[in-house]
Amino acid sequence: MTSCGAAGARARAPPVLSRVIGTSSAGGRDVRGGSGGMGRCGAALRLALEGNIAVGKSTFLRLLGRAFPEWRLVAEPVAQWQKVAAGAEEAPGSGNLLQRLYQEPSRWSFTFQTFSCLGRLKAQLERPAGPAAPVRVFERSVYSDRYVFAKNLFETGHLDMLEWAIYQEWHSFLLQELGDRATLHGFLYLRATPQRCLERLWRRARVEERGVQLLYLQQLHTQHEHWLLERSTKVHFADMRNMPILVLDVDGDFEQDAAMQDILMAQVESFVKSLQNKPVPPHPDPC
Ligand SMILES: Nc1ncnc2c1ncn2[C@@H]1O[C@H](COP(=O)(O)OP(=O)(O)OP(=O)(O)O)[C@@H](O)[C@H]1O
Ligand SMILES: Nc1nc(=O)c2ncn([C@H]3C[C@H](O)[C@@H](CO)O3)c2[nH]1
Repeated sequence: MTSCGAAGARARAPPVLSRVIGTSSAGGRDVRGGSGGMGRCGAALRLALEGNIAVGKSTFLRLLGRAFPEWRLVAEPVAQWQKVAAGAEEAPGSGNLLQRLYQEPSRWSFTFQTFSCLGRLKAQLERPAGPAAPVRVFERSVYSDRYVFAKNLFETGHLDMLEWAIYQEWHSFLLQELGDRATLHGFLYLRATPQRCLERLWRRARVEERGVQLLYLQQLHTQHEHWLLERSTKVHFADMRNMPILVLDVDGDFEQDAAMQDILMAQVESFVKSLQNKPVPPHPDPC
C-alpha cells in the first residue's frame, strides 16, 4: 500500500483525468500546480465528497485519512440507517431504514430523506472537541441529499408532490437560517460509469442493496452530472452556484495502485491549497 507521498507523486506521475470547476484561482487549469500559504486565516475548510453509490467514496476517504492525518473525515452514517434506535426494539430488522427504503421506496423515501438530511446537517454543524482540523471532509452532504437523491425520488414518483414540496421547504428554510454555519467551501466529485459502480456494488454485496438495478445508478449518475458537471440543476443557495468542484475520474481500479493513489491525493492537496489561498469570503468563519 502506498505511503501517499502526495508531493513526491506530483513530480513523476502522468496526469489523471481531473478538472476543477468554478474557482477563479484554479479554474480550468491543471490542478497539480500547488500553492503556498493560507488565505483563510486558519479557518477550517469544509468539503463534501460526492459520487454515485459504490463509486468508492469510503475507500477514497480512507486514502485521504492516510495522506492527510490531520484532516477530519466524516463517513456517511450507514450503520445508523441500518439500525434506527426507535425501531430497534421491535421485531428484528424493523429499525433498518435503509432496507425499508429499498423494499418500499414510495412508503419510506420521505422518512429516509428527512432522517438522512438531519444526520448530515448535524455532522456539518458539529464542533468536535480538541484541536481544530484544518480541513473537514464529509461523505455526501445536505446538498446531494436534495439535489441528487430526493430530486431523483421525486422525478421517479417515489416522493409525491406534497412530500417533495415539504422537504424542499424545510431544507431551504434551515440552510438559509443557518447561513455560514452550514456552508461548504468545495466539492470533490468522484466520477465513474454507472456500470463500474454496479460492479463495485456487487463486489461489496451490502444486503439491503441486493435489488439495486443499473437503471437506478444511471439515474443517480445523471443527477450528479447535471448538478456538479453541467451545473444545470436549479439550486437555491447563492453560494452553491459557483462552488469550486474537483472532478476526479475514478473509473480505473486504484485500490492496489499506489502511484495512482498518490496522483489522486496530490490533486486533492492542490485543490485544497487553491481554496485556502482564495480571498476570505464576505462572512468568514470566526478564527
Ligand atoms: N477504484 C476502485 N477500484 C476498484 N474497486 C474499488 C475502487 N474503489 C472502491 N472499490 C471497491 O468498490 C466497493 C465499493 O466501494 P466503497 O464502499 O468505497 O463505495 P462508496 O462510494 O463509499 O459506497 P456508498 O455510496 O454505498 O457509500 C468496495 O468493495 C471497494 O473495495
Ligand atoms: N434515497 C437515498 N437518499 C440519500 O440521501 C442517500 N444517501 C445514501 N443513500 C444510500 C445509497 C447506498 O445504498 C447507501 C450508502 O450510501 O445509502 C441514500 N439513499
